[in-house]
Amino acid sequence: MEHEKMVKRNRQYGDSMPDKIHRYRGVILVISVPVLLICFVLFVMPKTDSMGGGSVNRKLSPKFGSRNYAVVFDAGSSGSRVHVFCLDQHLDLVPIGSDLELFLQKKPGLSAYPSDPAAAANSLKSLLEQAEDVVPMELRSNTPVRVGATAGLRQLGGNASDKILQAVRNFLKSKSSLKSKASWVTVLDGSQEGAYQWVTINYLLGNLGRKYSDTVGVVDLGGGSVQMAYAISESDAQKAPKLSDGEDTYVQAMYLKGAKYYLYVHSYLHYGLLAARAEILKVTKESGSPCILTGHHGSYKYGGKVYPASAMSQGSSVTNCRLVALKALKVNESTCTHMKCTFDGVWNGGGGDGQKNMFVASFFFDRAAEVGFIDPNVAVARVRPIDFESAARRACDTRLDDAKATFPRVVPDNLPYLCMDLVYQYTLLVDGFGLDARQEMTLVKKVKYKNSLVEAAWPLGSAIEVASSMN
Ligand SMILES: O=c1[nH]cnc2c1ncn2[C@@H]1O[C@H](COP(=O)(O)OP(=O)(O)O)[C@@H](O)[C@H]1O
Ligand SMILES: [Ca+2]
Repeated sequence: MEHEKMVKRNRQYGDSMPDKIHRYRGVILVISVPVLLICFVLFVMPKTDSMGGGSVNRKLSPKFGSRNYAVVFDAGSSGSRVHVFCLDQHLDLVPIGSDLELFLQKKPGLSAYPSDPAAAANSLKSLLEQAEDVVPMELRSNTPVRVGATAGLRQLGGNASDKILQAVRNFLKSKSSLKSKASWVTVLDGSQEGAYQWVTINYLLGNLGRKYSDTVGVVDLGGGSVQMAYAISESDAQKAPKLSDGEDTYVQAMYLKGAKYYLYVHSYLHYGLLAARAEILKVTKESGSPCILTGHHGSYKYGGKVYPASAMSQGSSVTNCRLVALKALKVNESTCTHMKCTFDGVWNGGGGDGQKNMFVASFFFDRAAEVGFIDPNVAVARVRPIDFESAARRACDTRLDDAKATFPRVVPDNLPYLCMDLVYQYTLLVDGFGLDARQEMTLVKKVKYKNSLVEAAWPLGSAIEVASSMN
């Protein structure tokens, strides 16, 4: 017995290594699994990070709620503006402070410095500084700053325009903490400008992703040019006239929020409100204009040229001013080689459901608010083209001396042209774009989005298009 015990004890304490491993294989397994797992975590994860940490984080970041800021300068013909937006990965606007965008403006625009490119660029300084201030410091070097110049630089053209753009590029490179690229400072072509305006408004209304007949059309009356854009069916898009070299194409295909749209867009250079004054004054030359308020004798400066701008002895008249505006628009004079034209020989896009609701912006809103047929404090107002005609009648029947008291919101420099501006606006809508004089439309300054008001202007559409093409 004693011997047997001894043998057992010996076996217990005196086994060989393979025997021990065999006997404790369960314990070894239980301990080694977590140890191996810890080693894997410590060893493999840091390796992935150090090999491509930056790009991995960037690729993953949208899933964790990434936010991208975008700074867009609208270098308009009558002023420069800056918009700062912050978009999340779903292309939703994220608040910046208490608003959904930072929007600032100043006058004059870049084209007011045709022979001093450096001064033109420097005129953006205060806007740039305030835009940078709202972008978090750590995101600035990755936040793109874009500059889109519109009709002012388009009209200036060639060398002068190129020099201003180059000065703006140098200015951003040396003065900005944001990410800039030469190709991001451009003169927008009119079709882009019109398409972006359409994207802005339909985005803010929540229409993107829906069928084209649920979208609204837009008209944007700037100082130098006017754009119209609306969505058309694929079959109408195929009927678009083929253009000769150098002309902007009428139809653009755009993919937005999972939907494909065919946008009819046209921009009319020289037919913005301030440019059109020059076109209207050119019709009557020295003989006096039926569009100038009775009692005014002066001249009108636009685009570096001076035009005689005096009332006729019999004073201003809606009827006679309309005839001159029709001539300036070349409604019936130019040959229409397409199925149906708006004015100046331009195809009208064929109309259709994308044009049933029109959102009409910029100077249409401003003049309506100034003469008082819409409340200047609202963001949108429903009106009809004939409202512009009625306002024109009142303005054309007012002598310059009485105009200040009758239209207290109109700035003095614009008073002599009030009859002309309102007649032009009515004529453009009805005879130019072919809208029914009694058709309701929406004048728009801002659109409500998530309980905030956002500017109804092309820069947001351009930021959305850039962001959606990166997704
Ligand atoms: O961001 C904006 N929100 C609302 N209106 C704007 C905005 N930017 C420009 N506008 C309007 O556009 C008109 C000026 O046109 P602009 O100077 O842009 O000429 P352009 O488009 O022909 O270059 C003004 O009536 C101004 O109130
Ligand atoms: Ca504009």
